[in-house]
Amino acid sequence: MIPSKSPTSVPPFIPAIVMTNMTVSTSAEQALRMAGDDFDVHEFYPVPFPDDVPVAELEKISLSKILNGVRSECDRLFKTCTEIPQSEFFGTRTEGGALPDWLSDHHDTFKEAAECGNVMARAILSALEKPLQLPPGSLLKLHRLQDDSGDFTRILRYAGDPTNEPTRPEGFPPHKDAQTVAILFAWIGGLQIPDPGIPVEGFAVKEEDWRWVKPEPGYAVVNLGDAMEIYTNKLLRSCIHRVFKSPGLQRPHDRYSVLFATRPKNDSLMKVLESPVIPPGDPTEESITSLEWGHRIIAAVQSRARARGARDLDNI
Ligand SMILES: O=C(O)CCC(=O)C(=O)O
Ligand SMILES: [Fe+2]
Repeated sequence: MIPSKSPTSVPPFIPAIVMTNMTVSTSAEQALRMAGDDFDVHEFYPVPFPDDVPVAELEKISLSKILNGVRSECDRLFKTCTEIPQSEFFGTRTEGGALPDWLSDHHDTFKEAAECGNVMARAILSALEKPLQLPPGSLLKLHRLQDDSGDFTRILRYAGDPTNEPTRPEGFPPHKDAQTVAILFAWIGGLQIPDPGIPVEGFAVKEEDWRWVKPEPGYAVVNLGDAMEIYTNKLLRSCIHRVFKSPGLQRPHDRYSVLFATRPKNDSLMKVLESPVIPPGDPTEESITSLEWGHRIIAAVQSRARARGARDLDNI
C-alpha cells in the first residue's frame, strides 16, 4: 500500500522507477542493467554478502530463454517448480488507485514497470502451461494486462541497523504470497526460505531451518504464489518466506526490494484447472472470484497483524 505522504526521503535510484525501454526480449539481467541507467549499479552492493551464513541453493532459470520459448528451459522451470518441496524460488481506474502526489510525476514509469512485470510473469505462466497439459492460453488469459486485477508493484525499504543488536521486528514475518507469481529484485541479503529439505507445517519453521537467499546480479527471485497452488490443486506449491535484517556486514545498510506481483483477473474463479496431470478438485467446493479471494486474504493478514499487536493496518 502506498502511503499518502513520502515516509522518508525517496532515494533517486529506486530501480523500478527507471525501468524504461523494456521490450519482450528483455531478460532479468537486462532489466537490472536498465534499472541502473541513472546510477552506478554497484551502489546496490555496498558490502558483499557474507560467506559464513547458510544459504539456499536456488535453481537458475533464464528468463530470456523462456521468452524465446526454449523448450528445455521451460521444462527445467516446470521441473524446478515441482521438485523442490515446500519452497518457492522462483482497466478500470479505481477510487484511490492513483499514485500519491509525491509520486505522480512518475506515473508513466510506474506504468511501464507494471507492463514489464506482466511480460515477465506471462512468460513464466506460458512456459508452465505445456507441462501442466493445459490448453494453450489457459493461464495467460487469466493474467492479461488490460483486465482489472490486483496486480501491483511494491517497492520496499527495510531500514539498516547500525547497532548490530538483535531487534524486534527483525523484518517481514513469515508468509506466502497471495498472488500467481511474484518477481522480486533485491540487491542485498534479507530474504529467507526454509531449508528445501525440511517439511514445513503451516507457518512454523524452526529458527535453525531458515536459509538465506543470496541476491545475485542479473537474477530475480520468482515466487510461485497461492493462486498457482489453487489452480494446480497443490501440484505446484507456494511456500513460506520471510525477510530478516541483512546478514553480516550488510546489516547497517538500508535494503530496497522491488516486487512485481501478478494476480488473476478480478472476475475469474479461483478453482482447480482441468488437466490430466492436475488432481481433480472437489466439485462440491464453492469457488470464489479472484477479487473476493484477495479481500479474504487481506482480512486474514490484518487479523494476524492485529494479533501481533500492529495498530497501523495500512502499513503492515
Ligand atoms: O523484500 C523482499 O525480499 C520480499 C518481500 C516479500 O516477500 C513480499 O513483499 O511479499
Ligand atoms: Fe512475499
